Amino acid sequence: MEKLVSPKVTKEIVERYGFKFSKSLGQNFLIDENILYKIIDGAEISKEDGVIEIGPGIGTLTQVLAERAGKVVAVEIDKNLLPILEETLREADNVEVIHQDVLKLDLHGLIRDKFEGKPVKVIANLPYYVTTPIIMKFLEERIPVSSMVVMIQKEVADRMQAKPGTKDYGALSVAVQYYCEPRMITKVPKSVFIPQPKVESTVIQLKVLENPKVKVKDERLLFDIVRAAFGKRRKTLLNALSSSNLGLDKEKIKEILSKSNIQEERRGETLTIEEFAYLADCIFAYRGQK
Ligand SMILES: C[S@@+](CC[C@H](N)C(=O)[O-])C[C@H]1O[C@@H](n2cnc3c(N)ncnc32)[C@H](O)[C@@H]1O
Repeated sequence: MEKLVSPKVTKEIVERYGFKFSKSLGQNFLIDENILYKIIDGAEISKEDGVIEIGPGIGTLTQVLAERAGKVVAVEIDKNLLPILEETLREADNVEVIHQDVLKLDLHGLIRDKFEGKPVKVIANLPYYVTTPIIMKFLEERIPVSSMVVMIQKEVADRMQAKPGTKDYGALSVAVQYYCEPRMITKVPKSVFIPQPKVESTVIQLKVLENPKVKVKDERLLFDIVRAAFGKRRKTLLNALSSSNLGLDKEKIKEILSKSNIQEERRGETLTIEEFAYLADCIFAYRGQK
């Protein structure tokens, strides 16, 4: 089978099948071989690995993943792409296409049934309208994958990697860095897609940590605090936390911040994950005493 990753071959297939790109499904197909190999090489896959690909499109990445990985399960929501995938992946007998919305899939069950204990990695040129929900589903549901190499909107990648005290640092940075170590693989211009998206992209690797970066007594409380701290970015931590729904008045927050060695006039965007975790455990301990 001819390599799909070129403007000529992609256009030929799309036209032959009368396929219409759906904006609402985030369909921007990759047509640049250089970027394709940056994604594949960045994912460091071997024949020992299983791969979950989200949104194979016409099978551009899938074709090459099939050559490198032991097994590939590709999850595609658009039924109009199924006949195309049947043709383009005809020779790849280690690929299974599942017609589903990845957000509705039982991923624990899928890994158990399809990969027989193989290490599993996620690789995708993600549909931008659901990038964060898809990534957070894998992380929050603790889906046993060792890494995710994903092409996403540049701004979202910047936020995922941002460090405290920078403008991009926010609740998403804390959530992603709680579960993973992010690494930028490459920047991607708009010109490598058909049709061209409105935004620039980045390929990022999220190496999933064996244990979350910090240990906390109550994970939900940690993220309630993070959301409260960033929900009111302009406010000091004291004001942001005492006007949130944590159920603690200003005096109590003052006392807890002082105990945590965090100055009350700091803003949420300056706190490290370790500081958020310490604060969460102080609030947890206080609630326990009540
Ligand atoms: C950016 S395109 C990438 C296509 C192909 N992998 C490529 O690189 O050319 C995103 C793909 O994800 C599919 N998709 C969109 N939402 C999805 C969802 N919720 N579950 C599974 N696939 C989805 C789209 O139909 C499309 O094929």
